[in-house]
Amino acid sequence: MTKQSVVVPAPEAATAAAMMPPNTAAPLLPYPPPRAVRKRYQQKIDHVAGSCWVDSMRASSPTHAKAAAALAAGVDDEHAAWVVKHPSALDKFDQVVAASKGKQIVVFLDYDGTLSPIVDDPDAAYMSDTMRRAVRSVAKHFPTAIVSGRCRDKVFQFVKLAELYYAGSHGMDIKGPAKASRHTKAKAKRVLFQPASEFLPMIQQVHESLLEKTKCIPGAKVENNKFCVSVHFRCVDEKSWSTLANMVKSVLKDYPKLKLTQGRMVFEVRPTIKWDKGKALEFLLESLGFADCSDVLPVYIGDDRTDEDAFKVLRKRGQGIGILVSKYPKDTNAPLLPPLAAATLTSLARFLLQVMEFLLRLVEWERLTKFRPKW
Ligand SMILES: O=P(O)(O)OC[C@H]1O[C@H](O[C@H]2O[C@H](CO)[C@@H](O)[C@H](O)[C@H]2O)[C@H](O)[C@@H](O)[C@@H]1O
Repeated sequence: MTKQSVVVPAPEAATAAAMMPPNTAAPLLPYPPPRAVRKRYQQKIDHVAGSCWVDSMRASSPTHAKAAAALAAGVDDEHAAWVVKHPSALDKFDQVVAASKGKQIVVFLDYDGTLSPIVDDPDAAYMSDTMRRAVRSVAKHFPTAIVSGRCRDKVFQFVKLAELYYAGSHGMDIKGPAKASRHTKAKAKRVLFQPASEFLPMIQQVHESLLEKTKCIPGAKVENNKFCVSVHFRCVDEKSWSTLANMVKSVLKDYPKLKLTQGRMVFEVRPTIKWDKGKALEFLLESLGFADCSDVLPVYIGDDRTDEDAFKVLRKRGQGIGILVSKYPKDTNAPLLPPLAAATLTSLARFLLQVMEFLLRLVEWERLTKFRPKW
């Protein structure tokens, strides 16, 4: 299973291994080592740690090695087995609606890679008008929330729908709908929850340090997400990845209360508090009055490692449907009916269409059942 907490491999482990001669349990050098040796140690540590990070950075690139090979080879055995284990939510739509019988569906949507295409420039990840219409229709029928790593204001600028709940900064900045809808209780408008507010000055400092430190790396982009910071390496030459990783780590050395995780070709600097998209999901369900209810069916659609935290919560509650948007086989905690995968490897654009189709089918089904004569 993918574990959010171990997104980035601990470089220390690899470093320690690299410092050991083969088949020996003890280091060869005296401790503490002489200065010159210490310097060489450090270079080696940086090199090994860097290469560890580079492996992890590579793994976050969908166009990289294995994925590219799989694409070239077409549907391989591994992919076929994965599709059997994780059938398409569209193919299983009847089961989705059967599971919702007598329950209130609540829809949770990740933004990047789920509602918008993955593009090089994070500021240009626009969602299409058709997707916006689909989300608007969904929100007319079901309470709906966007749960994103981005800062709340920015994701709102992209989505532009005032009737939704928004949980930005990986769930650390939650706000109820600005515009009332049929599902909005009066108190929803007052919902504002920021469990990491004390970290704001620290995040601001780190953002500035990261901007300064990484400005010499062409293509690196530092994004201020209010309660967290993203350092993008999608447009950085692979040769500079380990340098960039070491720069980020060196800035974070002075901030033990911040942690580093990794998303899709991006480092995420976040407060160490126990709060993530899963906690945000629980908080939102509670705000909607579904704290310990059995008559609710949360449906969460997401594509990233951070969405696994929400999938885990659904799994733990034994309630809800997690839909992983992914064109490559990967481990997931998405419960019940993962993922929106087709039987063939397709482009991301096709996955966005599938997300849209799924949302529209939910709306259509709700309309039909509402007006269906009860005989
Ligand atoms: O939780 P999400 O809504 O999926 O946000 C996660 C990160 O998404 C954005 O970065 C990703 O999308 C970019 C635009 O397509 C892409 O260039 C980048 O490589 C992806 O990692 C966003 O910019 C980050 O701040 C979010 O943390």
